[in-house]
Amino acid sequence: MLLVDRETMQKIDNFAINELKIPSLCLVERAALSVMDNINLDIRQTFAIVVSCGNNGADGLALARNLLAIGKNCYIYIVGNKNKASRDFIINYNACKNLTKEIYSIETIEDMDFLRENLDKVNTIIDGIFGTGLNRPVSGIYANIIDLINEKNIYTISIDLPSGFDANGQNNYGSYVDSDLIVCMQIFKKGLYEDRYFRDKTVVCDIGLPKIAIEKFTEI
Ligand SMILES: NC(=O)C1=CN([C@@H]2O[C@H](COP(=O)(O)OP(=O)(O)OC[C@H]3O[C@@H](n4cnc5c(N)ncnc54)[C@H](O)[C@@H]3O)[C@@H](O)[C@H]2O)[C@@H](O)CC1
Ligand SMILES: [K+]
Repeated sequence: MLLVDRETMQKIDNFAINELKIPSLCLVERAALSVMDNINLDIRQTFAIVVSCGNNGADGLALARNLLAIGKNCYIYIVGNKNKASRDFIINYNACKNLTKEIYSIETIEDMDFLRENLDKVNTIIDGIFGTGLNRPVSGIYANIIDLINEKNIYTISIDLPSGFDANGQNNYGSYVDSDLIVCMQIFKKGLYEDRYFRDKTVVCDIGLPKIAIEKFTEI
């Protein structure tokens, strides 16, 4: 089983995008659709998409856009500074704004109360807060949101990694999302595979990263 640590995954991503000129927006879209392929859309009608402003969030917004396109109810909650958002986040954010009014920034304690109340409206939570970009302990509003998601007994899918969980399985960054399903992009992240608790609820999906990019940084 091929495994990667966080740093190697980032090198593969960056090589594919910057050297092979694979459009990152295509990878984000494939990631979003791979999550969608793992949702039973007959029983799941209402979604809370919780994102921060990096590309894990871009995956989440691309998923929201695709769910809204088929008429699903999506409530989008954004934590973090949109002014520092990634390009792929902004592109998907601008599209989602034209498809729903239910987009909320979560910054204050009042916003947290609003989120606590509104999560009860959905039967599925999508965790697009952090992926391989997580590089320090979670704190403040990020930790509060992760704890809130875990308080709710709502079916939760994490994009790529449970937010707050270190891809290498080495650092304890504090709270992490205790998701029901983890849809991991392209290659099993080491930290997920090495712990049965995570491995048994992870599916790994091809998002179109070329073999030559993967082989360049791993011993296949
Ligand atoms: N272009 C790419 O590199 C692709 C990335 N993809 C998705 O994007 C993810 C990686 O995206 P990013 O590198 O933008 O990072 P993330 O979206 O994982 O994290 C967002 C940002 O949060 C900040 N951060 C890290 N730890 C934090 C903490 N404890 N508290 C507050 N902020 C913190 C970092 O500045 C990081 O850039 C992958 O896990 C995957 O889901 C995939 O769509 C494939 C393509
Ligand atoms: K995540």
